[in-house]
Amino acid sequence: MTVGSGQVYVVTGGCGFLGSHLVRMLLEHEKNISEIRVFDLHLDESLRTLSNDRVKVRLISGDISRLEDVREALRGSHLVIHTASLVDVWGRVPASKITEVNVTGTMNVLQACKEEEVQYLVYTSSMEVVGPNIHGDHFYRGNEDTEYRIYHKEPYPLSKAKAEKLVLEANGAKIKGGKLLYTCSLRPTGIYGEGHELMKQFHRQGLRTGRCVFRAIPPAIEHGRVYVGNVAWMHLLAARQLQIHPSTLGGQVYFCYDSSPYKSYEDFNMEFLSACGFKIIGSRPLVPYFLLYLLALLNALMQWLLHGFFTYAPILNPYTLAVASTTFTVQTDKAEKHFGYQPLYAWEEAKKRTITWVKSLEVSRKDLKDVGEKGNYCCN
Ligand SMILES: NC(=O)C1=CN([C@@H]2O[C@H](COP(=O)(O)OP(=O)(O)OC[C@H]3O[C@@H](n4cnc5c(N)ncnc54)[C@H](O)[C@@H]3O)[C@@H](O)[C@H]2O)C=CC1
Ligand SMILES: C[C@@H](CO)CCC[C@@H](C)[C@H]1CC[C@H]2[C@@H]3[C@H](O)CC4=CC(=O)CC[C@]4(C)[C@H]3CC[C@]12C
Repeated sequence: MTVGSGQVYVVTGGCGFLGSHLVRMLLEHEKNISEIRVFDLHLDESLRTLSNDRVKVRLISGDISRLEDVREALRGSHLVIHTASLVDVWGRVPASKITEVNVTGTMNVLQACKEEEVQYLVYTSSMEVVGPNIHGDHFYRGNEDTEYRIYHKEPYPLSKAKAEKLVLEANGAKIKGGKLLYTCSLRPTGIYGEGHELMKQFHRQGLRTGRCVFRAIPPAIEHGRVYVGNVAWMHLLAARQLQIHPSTLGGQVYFCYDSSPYKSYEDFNMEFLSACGFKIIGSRPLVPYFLLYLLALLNALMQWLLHGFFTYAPILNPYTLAVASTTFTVQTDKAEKHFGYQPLYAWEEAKKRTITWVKSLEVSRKDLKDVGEKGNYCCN
């Protein structure tokens, strides 16, 4: 295999949901690279096979919270896309662990950039660094400059906000050798697409309830969603343009957006699940909000009581209920103005791809059924 003399990109968290899409996106659309280093705690060996005669995909097993691991991975590279994170709003991992990975991990990436002379860093942040806040203030078609009462209490959004602040403050810092570091931050709303773990859970849950989804959130509450392929595309463009126009992109934040429709979280999921015969029951929530809130509180209490025995972490808790029940949608063209971003995938294409993937979940479950699992599967 002959590998050219292009740039070396490091993708932290490159085996995750977004990270693996990003690696494929870079391979297909970024002509200027000769090596992609996929740095992750848990390696997905299938990515190795993506190497071709132009680009080598190198899998590096490491822990972002260990500076030495990060330094080694960054040595001799040109640019880092830092997506590695613990994504947990359910209390599956202790808050201290979330901080260690998301905040200390990001400090390590910045420190390693400085010591290993890596000039460019694109950070994957989240809409959660802004909101929704626990006061239930709606963020309706907001942009990067919209004023909003930002209030963080939960470990995940708190950690993403701290990490983003560090990343932005590091823009313009001197690195070893005297050059400057340039950083920018991308804030996806709720990402969806092939490989979305939460969608798998909703699909499994729907099978258990006879393909019925019981409406819990008022349909008027809009939740911003963005297709994983477009988030990956935006990272690629930001990485490319950060090197060409560092003074424009450096120190900036950009919401990730595309043409996915504004809908409630549940109605949006139904765009895919209905292709597998799922039905949403009720045009309004079947359970009054206060009952749902009590249930969420009960789940939180159970989690606390069972702590030490096992991890009880259901999807519904007071925080996820608050996020799902508060409108958060973005409308902006900052990324287009600053680095020419336009979605690579139109909504129809994103939907088609996601439906194909959701249907493939049915096939794999049907295989399970054929070898003895109980269930009732059909798909149109
Ligand atoms: N999933 C979503 O809806 C959204 C995600 N984001 C952000 O996008 C990024 C990617 O998220 P997803 O792909 O959904 O998550 P994911 O969990 O699929 O991917 C994260 C990756 O980071 C790796 N990782 C975790 N701890 C690590 C450690 N100590 N050292 C090295 N690698 C480690 C994991 O193994 C995983 O492969 C994250 O930064 C997340 O905060 C932002 C907005 C929405
Ligand atoms: C009340 C339930 C009835 O069906 C529905 C609960 C859905 C929630 C689990 C999700 C609603 C909104 C999601 C979050 C949102 O998309 C923003 C996020 C950004 C991130 O960076 C990480 C993931 C998440 C926090 C996402 C998590 C799941 C929801 C809370």
